[in-house]
Amino acid sequence: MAPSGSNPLGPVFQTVAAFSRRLLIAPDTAPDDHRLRPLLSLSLSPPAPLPPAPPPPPEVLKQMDTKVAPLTKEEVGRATWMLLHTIAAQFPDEPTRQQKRDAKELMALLSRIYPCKECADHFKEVLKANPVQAGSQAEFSQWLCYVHNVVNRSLGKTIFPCQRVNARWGKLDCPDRACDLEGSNDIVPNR
Ligand SMILES: Cc1cc2nc3c(=O)[nH]c(=O)nc-3n(C[C@H](O)[C@H](O)[C@H](O)COP(=O)(O)OP(=O)(O)OC[C@H]3O[C@@H](n4cnc5c(N)ncnc54)[C@H](O)[C@@H]3O)c2cc1C
Repeated sequence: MAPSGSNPLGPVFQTVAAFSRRLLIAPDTAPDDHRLRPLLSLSLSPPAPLPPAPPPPPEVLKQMDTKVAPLTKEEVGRATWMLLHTIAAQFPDEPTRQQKRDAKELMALLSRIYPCKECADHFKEVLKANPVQAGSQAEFSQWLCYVHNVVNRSLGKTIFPCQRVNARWGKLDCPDRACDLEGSNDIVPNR
């Protein structure tokens, strides 16, 4: 217990003052005091360089080796068909008017900005001869299969059997149908 009349925090202050002195930070020390310079230079010097990073593991190196760009016409085509057939597989059984419009708009946009002019021009002709049918999931995926076959035929590729389109491009593997579009497969009045 501190004697009465003296500051009860006195011992604490004394300990802090002693500690400060040991660190050469006396209360009356000017900022440019020579005793502080080693400490200041310590805090202002640039950080030590990091040690070199270890080499990436072989599986990452293999991925880095694979070509990512520029893509070929074939690669873009495969990726685009994959997206389109997946959109069709996930298309609602009972699409809203907006969803039907979106499907048509998507195809029209593709025929204008597809990143291969010759393909886009050809697809425009394909769409003119085969207007988008998107009244239901089944109708849209069958229509897409048909127009994909039109493109296949023009390129001398094998014709895909459209009765197998659901087996090839099924709905996404999402637990609890979490990937379904909002209100997608409920019977809802057209908006
Ligand atoms: C809109 C569009 C227009 C194109 N136009 C041209 C063009 O004018 N000239 C050109 O050189 N390339 C064009 N391409 C690219 C071309 O269609 C192919 O994508 C590319 O040649 C690669 O072919 P692929 O043999 O790997 O299979 P892709 O035709 O890309 O098909 C990918 C996969 O889809 C499946 N599949 C094939 N046919 C069907 C079908 N009918 N229904 C459902 N699934 C099917 C198969 O499993 C196949 O492996 C176009 C692509 C798109 C998206």
